[in-house]
Amino acid sequence: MSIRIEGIQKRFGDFIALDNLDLSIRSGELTALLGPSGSGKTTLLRIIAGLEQADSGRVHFNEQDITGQHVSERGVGFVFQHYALFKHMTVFDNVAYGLTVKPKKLRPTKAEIDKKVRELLELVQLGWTAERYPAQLSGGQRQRIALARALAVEPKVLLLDEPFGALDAKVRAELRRWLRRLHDEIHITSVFVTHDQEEALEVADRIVVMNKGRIEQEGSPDEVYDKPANPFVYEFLGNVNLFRARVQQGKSRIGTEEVPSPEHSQAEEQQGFAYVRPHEIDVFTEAHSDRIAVTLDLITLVGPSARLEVLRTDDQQLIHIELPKEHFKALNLQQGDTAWIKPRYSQVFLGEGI
Ligand SMILES: Nc1ncnc2c1ncn2[C@@H]1O[C@H](COP(=O)(O)OP(=O)(O)OP(=O)(O)O)[C@@H](O)[C@H]1O
Repeated sequence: MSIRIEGIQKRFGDFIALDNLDLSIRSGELTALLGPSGSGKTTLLRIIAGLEQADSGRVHFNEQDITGQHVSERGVGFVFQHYALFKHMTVFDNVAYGLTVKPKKLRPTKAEIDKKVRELLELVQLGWTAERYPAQLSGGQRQRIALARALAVEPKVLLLDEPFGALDAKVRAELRRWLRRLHDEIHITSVFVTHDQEEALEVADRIVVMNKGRIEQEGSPDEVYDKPANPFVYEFLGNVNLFRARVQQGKSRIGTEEVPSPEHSQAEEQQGFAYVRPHEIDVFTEAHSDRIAVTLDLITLVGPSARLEVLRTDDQQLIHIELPKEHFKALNLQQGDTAWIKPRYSQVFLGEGI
């Protein structure tokens, strides 16, 4: 089931929660709506679901206009952050619920319901919990049961609002890998709200980066991470260093180094900022005309990486660097030493940065 959002506008009083938004979601994809708190992710999800009405604009499922359709007619399944299961019902009855309340004509037989629920519990790898009550499950297990319950009625679209938001970091990481594998098995069109960039990068086929009710960029995880459309996306998706740059006819000067910036071939002596990720900086023990001198302020070894905080000797700007621990050890540098750095890759945006 493909989804197409066209010119969606939503206000709450004077506040514009969604600002003339267009978005296409392909059938069978897992799409993450990613953005800071208040960017409009949940509002958009609720409008797709039919739980909220837009002030203007249309929603299409498979190119059919369903804007006026009630939530119950849209065939969507939900999983929310706190989607409380029915406490007094067993896991089995919770998953079966949506099927047992169907109108008599559409309701499967008891044997069919039994088979379906057992299959779903196997799918979420919790067959052994069928006779338990929700209180006897962990938070992560409860969310997997909530997902099985959402899938029981065979929705055409699955909507997940921060489904793992209330869980601790380790369980969260396990569940998102599990969700990815599950999606690879069932290929249901899914839209997933998160403010966690790592979660979006790891789980989604496509990421929609939202800010202030608008879409800043939409693309595959690689596209939004490696080719951010603007400074907002750059900063939101991972750590970044900013270097002042002078941009002139397709070339940017960062310190004494000159890098090609073909996207700014028209620029005439303009101020810009080069955005450089911590792992895109090389460290040297010798000076060179195109290297920037720094002092090593802090060295932290984390698993296979060395994380450095260095201060530029000219203006004391703090720069974060990450490199493989073995490379760093080979340099034989200590805290307080002087070193020289050079960005390996940068993306230059004109203006004052953000
Ligand atoms: N029913 C409502 N009445 C008034 N304002 C609302 C209502 N629902 C949402 N808003 C406002 O609209 C904005 C967008 O909210 P929304 O929940 O869509 O953001 P979000 O990106 O999902 O944020 P979060 O990650 O914090 O949930 C917020 O500023 C919120 O306060």
